Amino acid sequence: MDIRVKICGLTRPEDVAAVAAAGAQYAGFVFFEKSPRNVNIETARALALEAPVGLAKVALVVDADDAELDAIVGAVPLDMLQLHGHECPERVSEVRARYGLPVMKAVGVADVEDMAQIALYEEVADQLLIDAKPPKGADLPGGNGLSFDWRLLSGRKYWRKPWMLAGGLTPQNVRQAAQMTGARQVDVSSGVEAGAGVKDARRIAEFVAALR
Ligand SMILES: O=C(O)c1ccccc1NCC(=O)[C@H](O)[C@H](O)COP(=O)(O)O
Repeated sequence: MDIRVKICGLTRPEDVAAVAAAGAQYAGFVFFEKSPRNVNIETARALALEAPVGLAKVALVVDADDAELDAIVGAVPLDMLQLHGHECPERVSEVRARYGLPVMKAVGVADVEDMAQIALYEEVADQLLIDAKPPKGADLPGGNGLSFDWRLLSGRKYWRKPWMLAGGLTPQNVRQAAQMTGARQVDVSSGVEAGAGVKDARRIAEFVAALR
């Protein structure tokens, strides 16, 4: 299996080292105050500068305005922006044009009705992140360690744009998830943590190894 991996919610230099050593392709930094994985701009910049060439650095924001994005993009060397809020398709286009960075739009899926959103965002985003929809009233729009019914994606091996599967993935289930959905890219946060917001190097290595 040749599947690209994003490890999201890195907060420490040793996390970046573990992600690189495991052979993952993307490192995600969360800018969302309520998250246990939240990093400020200085920390994100320092972490991004630690990343070796070839490890793509992704900034995750939630309904960020231009001022917030200007500050992040101006300080942190990045390869991609991940929009994980209620950004409409027009906003996705605006962000792409303003920063000249590839944009990945997260789409939450719980049932078949949610699939229509994917077609909408495929028109404007460079990549899609197909994630579990957060439970009603959840503090976090992502990173909840919940999966959705992967059968919703089976038979849909390809959209026109590259996409990642996310939501409740672990070293134990990621291989099956990729097989069932046809995902060529996967994203994980909680499933490689030792506790809330604390990444575990062994689990990161196991997660990536499960796909090789
Ligand atoms: O991870 C967070 O804390 C977070 C906070 C706010 C918005 C999005 C967030 N995470 C998004 C991700 O890309 C996660 O990796 C994705 O939802 C999968 O998370 P998990 O189910 O915990 O593996």
